[in-house]
Amino acid sequence: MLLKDKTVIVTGGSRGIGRAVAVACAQHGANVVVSHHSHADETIADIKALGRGVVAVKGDVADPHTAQLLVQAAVEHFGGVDVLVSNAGICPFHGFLDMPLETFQRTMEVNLHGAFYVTQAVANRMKDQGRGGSIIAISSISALVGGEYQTHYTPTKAGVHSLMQSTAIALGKYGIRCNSVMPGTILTDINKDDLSDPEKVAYFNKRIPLGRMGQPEDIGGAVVFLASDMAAYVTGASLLVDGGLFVNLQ
Ligand SMILES: NC(=O)C1=CN([C@@H]2O[C@H](COP(=O)(O)OP(=O)(O)OC[C@H]3O[C@@H](n4cnc5c(N)ncnc54)[C@H](O)[C@@H]3O)[C@@H](O)[C@H]2O)C=CC1
Ligand SMILES: C[C@H](O)[C@@H]1OC(=O)[C@H](O)[C@@H]1O
Repeated sequence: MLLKDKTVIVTGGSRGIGRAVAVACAQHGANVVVSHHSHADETIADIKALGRGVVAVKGDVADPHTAQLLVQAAVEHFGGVDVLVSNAGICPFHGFLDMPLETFQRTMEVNLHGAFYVTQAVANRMKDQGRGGSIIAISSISALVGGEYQTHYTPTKAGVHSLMQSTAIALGKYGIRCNSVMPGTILTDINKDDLSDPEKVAYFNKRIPLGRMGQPEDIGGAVVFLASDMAAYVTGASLLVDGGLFVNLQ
């Protein structure tokens, strides 16, 4: 049990990577607070089945108040917070030259501004608690490379990675570690439409040395490691979890 009796906040925990990360933390003994945009019934059931505590908070991470609600729920139900996984994010694929302003702005507000708000709120609580903590941003391989239809998205993934680098410096004095996880292409709702193209699926499967695209569960272990005391001297770092996709030029 790497996270016994720790309290973990996971934003965007209703499905996909966030749900898998929340369950992985619970499997390692944590109680979990998940934010969701509509419902988190499956995640709640998964974690209750493990005998751990779970609370779901509805809210838009682009609204700074949501971060306060998440901290408040962690304090009220579990006495505080030990780990934050800033996971919530969107990727509405769109061309660059005709990108609607609202598409650009919303992607920035959810993915980058939302990560900032929740990181700041949780870090302040961790500082007041005086027992350190671990903050993990779900960045992406897309922090390191581009995408023709992701000109609004990839800067947000690079941004959350950079946010972890700077907060690692700002928060080290309080024993708070900040790191990013960089998933490759993981099969979730975020890319369900995009990956309905057989040619794109064939491209990824050929380019990925491990021969398959990722599953949400493939991300849980990396997050649990960075959340746990096994990573006690790891801060300002990033961990690619991509099946070898990034390094495979030829
Ligand atoms: N699926 C992939 O291939 C990759 C995903 N990522 C990142 O992983 C994170 C999770 O994405 P997936 O699980 O793949 O997508 P998903 O679409 O399955 O899940 C996204 C989650 O975020 C929540 N969410 C969306 N907008 C929100 C908002 N405004 N406020 C609160 N919650 C909100 C959704 O309700 C959902 O729970 C994102 O940050 C994404 O950028 C990074 C690399 C690869
Ligand atoms: C949405 C994309 O398919 C997914 O998200 C990312 O961050 C990478 O670009 C993945 O391909």
